[in-house]
Amino acid sequence: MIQGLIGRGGYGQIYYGSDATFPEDVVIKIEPIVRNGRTGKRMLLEQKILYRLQGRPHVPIMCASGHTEHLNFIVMQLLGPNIGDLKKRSPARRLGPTTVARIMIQGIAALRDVHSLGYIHRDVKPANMCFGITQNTRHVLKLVDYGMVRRYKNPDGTRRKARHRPGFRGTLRYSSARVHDGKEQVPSDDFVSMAYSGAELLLVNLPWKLVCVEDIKQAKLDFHAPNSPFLLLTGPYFSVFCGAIFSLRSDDEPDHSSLQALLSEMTGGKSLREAYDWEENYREACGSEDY
Ligand SMILES: Nc1ncnc2c1ncn2[C@@H]1O[C@H](COP(=O)(O)OP(=O)(O)OP(=O)(O)O)[C@@H](O)[C@H]1O
Repeated sequence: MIQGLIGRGGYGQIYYGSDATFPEDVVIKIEPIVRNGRTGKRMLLEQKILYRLQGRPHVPIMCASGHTEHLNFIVMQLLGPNIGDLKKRSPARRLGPTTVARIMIQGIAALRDVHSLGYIHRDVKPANMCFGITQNTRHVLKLVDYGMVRRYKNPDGTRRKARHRPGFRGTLRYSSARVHDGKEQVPSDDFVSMAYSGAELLLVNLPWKLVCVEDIKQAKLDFHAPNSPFLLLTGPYFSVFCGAIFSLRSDDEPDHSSLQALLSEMTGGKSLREAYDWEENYREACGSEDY
């Protein structure tokens, strides 16, 4: 039963409601089969990938998927507001370092869920990360929106051959410099988008927020420099974490655990299951300057 609209994405709509066969509230994501005279393939891809990823802790549970005469649809568990919205609700317009560290640690685990199956996400950003809403899931980060995923490995585990001119996929603000250069995306590009997402949560805005499109790539490269003032503002632990990500090469298979370990001090000893900033009136985001 559909109860209301959550939002309209670029490709379709998301409603919330209930499903007689699933114990939690659900969302129904729909996409017209034919849009502007073209057959939409995004949701078919998302259905397929979500099906394959079921059972992974950082992937939303999908209860049903299919199509009607005019629509493709996915029914999945209802999650909380996305991290971008939780940041906007903060009076300081940012999140505190122990919260960001724990979001990143879980975000890297979510990337491991996707990468270990041979896929890359290609649209990692705060708006595509949500916590659950039940007692068991409210401190578990879920990565959403699998409509831009691509297989980067062959079934035998070798890398797929890079295409000469792949079309742009993703969200420019969070795309790596390689993606600006029109290169085929690889796992390290998902990590760069994750690092930019974390920096935005800490800094209020990314340094290239108001920069014209032609200059964004250079602003990103400036941010990568070890002595970049913006990078240093993210604090000693996060800047080391970013440094490790920015030095990844395109043929690297990044080690998710060692990247997570770089953030363990930044959690301030808080476990992943302890309260996050929005559960404590954004006390940390508003109070602390140094991390
Ligand atoms: N399972 C869910 N529960 C609650 N909210 C969700 C869920 N899935 C997605 N959302 C919300 O809906 C928004 C859009 O979702 P999603 O990115 O999957 O749709 P989309 O049509 O691909 O959007 P876009 O084109 O903007 O990327 C997310 O930012 C998130 O806030």
